[in-house]
Amino acid sequence: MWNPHSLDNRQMEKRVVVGRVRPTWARNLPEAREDDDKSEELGVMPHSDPPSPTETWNQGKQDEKYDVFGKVMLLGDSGVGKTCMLVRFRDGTFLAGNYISTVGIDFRNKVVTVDGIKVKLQIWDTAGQERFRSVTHAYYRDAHALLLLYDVTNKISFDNIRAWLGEIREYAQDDVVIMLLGNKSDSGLERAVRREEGQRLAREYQVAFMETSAKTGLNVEDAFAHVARALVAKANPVDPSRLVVRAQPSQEQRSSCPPCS
Ligand SMILES: Nc1nc2c(ncn2[C@@H]2O[C@H](COP(=O)(O)OP(=O)(O)OP(=O)(O)O)[C@@H](O)[C@H]2O)c(=O)[nH]1
Repeated sequence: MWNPHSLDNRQMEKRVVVGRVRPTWARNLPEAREDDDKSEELGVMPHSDPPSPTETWNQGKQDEKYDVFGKVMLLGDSGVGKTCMLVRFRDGTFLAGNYISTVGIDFRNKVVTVDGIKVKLQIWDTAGQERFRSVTHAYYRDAHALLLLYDVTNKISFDNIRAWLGEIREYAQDDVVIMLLGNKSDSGLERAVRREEGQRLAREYQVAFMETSAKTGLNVEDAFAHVARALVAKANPVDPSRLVVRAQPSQEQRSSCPPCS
């Protein structure tokens, strides 16, 4: 359980940032958006009533106009660009500078249409810092999809992906959709992880892979569209070949790789 009294002063400062009406990642954005669903606009730890997949999965509510619902979590080391990825996807903007580490967990909704099907993505932005790991673990269980990010300019964040996949295997559902994203692909000379290394790791774990840039927007829409498609396929498993496989590396299946960009 989240206990604000256990936070040190530095955490408390950041807690205040998150605990205001707006989440950290919305700090540079206009105050209100007409298309926001107020009841689901902000989830700050503790979120006493996270939506249950059994209540919402595959049930399009008429007033919200969607066919499939999916809870998507952004995971990865601190600073890889999870918040910026969400802001880029949700609002089409980039939060340059003023890096403030996320505290706890926030979510934001966006409905995307793939192949004529409306998919409501409830996207959870988690804190990458180690000290918040136990908080985010509690949210893995209900996630339908996980976007696992590393920073192509930060080799350590890439090396830590195996540990993240281990946590996913331990805490998430077996059939969770997983996608690996090498973010900050705009960084050019600062690059420390080659695209081929990302592809190889994704192939080993049989997960989809893309390089993205929250700064330029490269592949951001595509990554979420891929996840939405996988969720639709999961909700209507007529064609087993479209199902996304688990995070374990599989000897027999190493020859094939889901979409890599
Ligand atoms: N060049 C470049 N910088 C980026 C990109 N995405 C994020 N950044 C920068 O990286 C820093 C960290 O971004 P965040 O989105 O806050 O990282 P985070 O993963 O949410 O970090 P935590 O909240 O600590 O887990 C910020 O200074 C961003 O401006 C990108 O695609 N390209």
